[in-house]
Amino acid sequence: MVPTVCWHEGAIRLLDQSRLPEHVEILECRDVESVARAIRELKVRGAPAIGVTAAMGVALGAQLSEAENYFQLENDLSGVCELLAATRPTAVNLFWAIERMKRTLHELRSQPLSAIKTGLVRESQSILEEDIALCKAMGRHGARLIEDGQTILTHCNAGALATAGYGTALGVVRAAWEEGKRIQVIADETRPVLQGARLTAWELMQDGIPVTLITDGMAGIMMRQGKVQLCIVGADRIAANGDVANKIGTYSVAVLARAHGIPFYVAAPYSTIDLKTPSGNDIAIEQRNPQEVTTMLGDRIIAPKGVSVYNPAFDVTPAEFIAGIITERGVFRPHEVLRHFS
Ligand SMILES: CSC[C@H]1O[C@H](OP(=O)(O)O)[C@H](O)[C@@H]1O
Repeated sequence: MVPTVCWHEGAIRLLDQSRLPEHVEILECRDVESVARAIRELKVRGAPAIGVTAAMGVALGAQLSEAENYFQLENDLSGVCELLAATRPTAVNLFWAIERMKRTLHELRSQPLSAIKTGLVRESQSILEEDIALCKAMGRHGARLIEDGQTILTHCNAGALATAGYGTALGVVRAAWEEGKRIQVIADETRPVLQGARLTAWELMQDGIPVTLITDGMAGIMMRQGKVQLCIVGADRIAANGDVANKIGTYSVAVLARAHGIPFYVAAPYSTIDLKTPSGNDIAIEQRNPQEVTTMLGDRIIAPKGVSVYNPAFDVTPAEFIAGIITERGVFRPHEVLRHFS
């Protein structure tokens, strides 16, 4: 599979997810403004993938800096970090990655500028490689929850496209599949940006994993008809009390799962756990352009005037609706997160 994001000869290469599944196109970013725009416009999306991309954005900013000393470079990168941090507010991985790059810059402060620049590229690559390893560890732990022959419902895309590779929720699916379990996936299309229809279905088909696409409104009847044995989704930010922010519609899936006695799991690495945010009530929810709702593939689908539109990109699922959080360290009850990740 084409990498979600990679560093290539002094530039950042992104698989342009806004063009999938019809077009597999690589977007090459040679300046930080184009990196920020790619994140804002969901050409790269998914909490861990955003974090890796932002880390590479900081490294790119350093490469392009004409600073003549550390303090000038630090000042240049302060502006770069602000630009990247302003792209999307909800996925904590973005801010986690930026802070990690700032720490690396500080740790290298006594080195020559060339060594600092090289060190920042290396750290961004380490974040990418670590993310893949985290996803595979999550996969191993989560696969134990899945029995042969089961069907898993997922929402949005928490796959290789949302990470540096392998995926969080879809990483668990992949691991179960690789263990020989004959599983199937039901993918919610995930209005309005259709990450499920455009990305999850495409990703799973690449791996030959059986996938059935449904509209978001069909999740309930699939559960009522006994066609779903468990739900696994990703996360953009997990608060200290175990509340989870994830793609809009996730809360509805969690409530439906509870109503039908179906276990609802969240898969996420430590970089998505935000112990500084006490609860889901404290998570900033990104409000996106209403045109995502009022148009479909560029064509307007509602009356031209007078209709109000609400387009939050995420919602919060309270910890009480979550059977377990699948992490690289194991599967924990949501309220245990604080103890295991302090
Ligand atoms: C592996 S976390 C992916 C997470 O991010 C998605 O949101 P977006 O596509 O807007 O970046 C969605 O919430 C996924 O669960």
